[in-house]
Amino acid sequence: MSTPPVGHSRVVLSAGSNIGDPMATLALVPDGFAAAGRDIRVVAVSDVYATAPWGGVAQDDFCNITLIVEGTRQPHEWLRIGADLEDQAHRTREVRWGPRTLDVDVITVDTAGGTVRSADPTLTLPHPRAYQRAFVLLPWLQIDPDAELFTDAGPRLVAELSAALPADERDGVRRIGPLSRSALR
Ligand SMILES: Nc1ncnc2c1ncn2[C@@H]1O[C@H](COP(=O)(O)OP(=O)(O)OP(=O)(O)O)[C@@H](O)[C@H]1O
Ligand SMILES: Nc1nc2c(c(=O)[nH]1)N=C(CO)CN2
Repeated sequence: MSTPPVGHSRVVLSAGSNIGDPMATLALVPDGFAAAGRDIRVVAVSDVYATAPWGGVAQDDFCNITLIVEGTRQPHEWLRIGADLEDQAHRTREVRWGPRTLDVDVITVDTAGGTVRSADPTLTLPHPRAYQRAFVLLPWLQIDPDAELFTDAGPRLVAELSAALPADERDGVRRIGPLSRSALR
């Protein structure tokens, strides 16, 4: 993908839900980002994937999407928009990696100056566990087959990262179909 103009950033987001009505809740995410400012454009939204729970907590399967959004925002502003959507979905924080009405993670942010890297625990970039998560990588590949993720070992193709995951993790990510509305404008 091309580099965004100065002042703009392109963000890859992952959203997941496994409580309530996950399909309806996930539909709030591209709409919520698109509505958060006139500078914001939802560039691509993956299909919805049914995904086996990652992280070792026994719970229902999740539904996940990955989306790409652009706008004139700082990284912490992307996190804030996602957190506001989690609040709207009445998200509570109980068990780590446990069930969620909605979880919005900031996977990576690109600016004209390159990929943002941050060790701040409030917003660690790129997301430190994204490379391990088929539920992030496979939907991302659907909307950007050439995607790269900056890892501790440097930039890596998402296609290669997903191929390196155990087959059962990839097999646990099954494409269901599109969200029931279009956020692309
Ligand atoms: N890249 C990031 N995306 C989203 N949240 C982040 C990120 N980096 C740090 N955080 C922080 O992590 C905190 C906990 O987030 P959350 O409850 O969604 O974690 P989790 O989904 O249980 O686990 P994980 O971080 O492994 O996805 C948030 O309050 C946020 O400040
Ligand atoms: N498949 C899948 N597993 C998860 C997810 C998620 O979105 N999808 N979110 C979690 C919350 O931290 C924990 N585990």
